[in-house]
Amino acid sequence: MVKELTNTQNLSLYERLGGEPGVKKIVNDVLDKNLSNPLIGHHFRHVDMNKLKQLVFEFFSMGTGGPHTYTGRDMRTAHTGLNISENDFTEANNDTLLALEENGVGQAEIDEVIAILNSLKGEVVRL
Ligand code: HEM
Repeated sequence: MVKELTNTQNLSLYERLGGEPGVKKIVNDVLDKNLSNPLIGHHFRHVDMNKLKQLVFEFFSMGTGGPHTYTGRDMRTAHTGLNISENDFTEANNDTLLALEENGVGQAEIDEVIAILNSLKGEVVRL
């Protein structure tokens, strides 16, 4: 059967977010916002942001159907001892929401990304 070029139903979330350039741009924007966010920026002050951007990109590529392998630590290990509160988590999600909107991502994809983030909350908050 011939596939319609305009049919986006079978595309992975990774592809619908714009593939490598799209996801990279979104991840970089989110982390820039996190760093300059007065409520949560302190968490990132001593972090190598270029390395973190690369790891978060790999993580998201792997989790959304992209071709990359995540080379970082598991979520629980990476966030243990960072003292991330529920409010910090909400604030980070707000930065993500804003970055997605600014990059023209559609509502369906926004909902999927936020659902993925929320599913990981227990491995990030109050550890
Ligand atoms: C579901 C939401 C989140 C995801 C998917 C996520 C993802 C990641 C990933 C992939 C890493 C790299 C792990 C590594 O260094 O091996 C990381 C590290 C880090 N995350 Fe998150 N993160 C989330 C939420 C948060 C929140 C809410 C904060 C703070 C407000 C935060 C702060 C950090 C910091 C500071 C590091 C660097 C730790 C270090 O270098 O030792 N993360 N995160």
